[in-house]
Amino acid sequence: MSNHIEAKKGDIADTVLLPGDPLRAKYIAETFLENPVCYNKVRNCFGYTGTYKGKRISVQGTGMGIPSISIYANELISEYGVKTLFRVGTSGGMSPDVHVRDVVLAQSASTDSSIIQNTFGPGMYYTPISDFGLLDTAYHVAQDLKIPVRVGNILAEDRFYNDEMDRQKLIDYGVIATEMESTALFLLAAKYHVRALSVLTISNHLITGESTTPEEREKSFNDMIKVALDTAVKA
Ligand SMILES: O=P(O)(O)O[C@H]1O[C@H](CO)[C@@H](O)[C@H]1O
Ligand SMILES: O=c1cc[nH]c(=O)[nH]1
Repeated sequence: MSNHIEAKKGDIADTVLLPGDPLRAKYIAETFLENPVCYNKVRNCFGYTGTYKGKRISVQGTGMGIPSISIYANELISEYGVKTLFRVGTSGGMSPDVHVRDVVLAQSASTDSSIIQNTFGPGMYYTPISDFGLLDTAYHVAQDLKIPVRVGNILAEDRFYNDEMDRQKLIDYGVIATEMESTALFLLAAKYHVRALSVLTISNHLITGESTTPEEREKSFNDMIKVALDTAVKA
């Protein structure tokens, strides 16, 4: 048991999918995993372990934002020995080239969060990046599944509602989409020498106003889940 996860050692697989929404964790486990067993209900942040194509895989809700995912990533890696972490999250489109339901593989995660300066001190703008092996495998898995994907720099921002950000400048510099966790996931993966990738689905578009419903965000973004699971099996 850790501070926020009531699982026993060994209950959690060494590969974990991490949706922000705990109900998406339940949906993934019940829809895609064989023999899923719930190992965590603390704070209703559900965690399950089962098998997918014969591989033992867990899925753990992380809650929203960098502080929350940092708690789960730290405990999963340090206390449960997790080695490979896939965030499977929703994301707001920024580039005009992405649209609702598109799948994005995050190559890197820019941020306005203080987590970088809190880690490295003032003046150091460290760039958290995903694991190249996972990224490469996921890209080819998606091609095999005929699921179009965009690969690029995303933003992990501290605020969902943020009028002050100069989004156009970020778009001009190639940022594709925004969410709220990947910077911390990639930073912690680097710190602990484990592998991480974020596989995202565009749930809404910040420029065009396209959107989806909360139920669609919980239960219908299957392409990113298949890409993450098949990558987990191969990587
Ligand atoms: O759908 P999830 O995985 O929660 O991810 C996105 O959705 C939440 C905001 O609605 C934030 O957590 C953001 O990163
Ligand atoms: O953080 C997020 C996630 C989905 N959509 C957004 O606009 N922002």
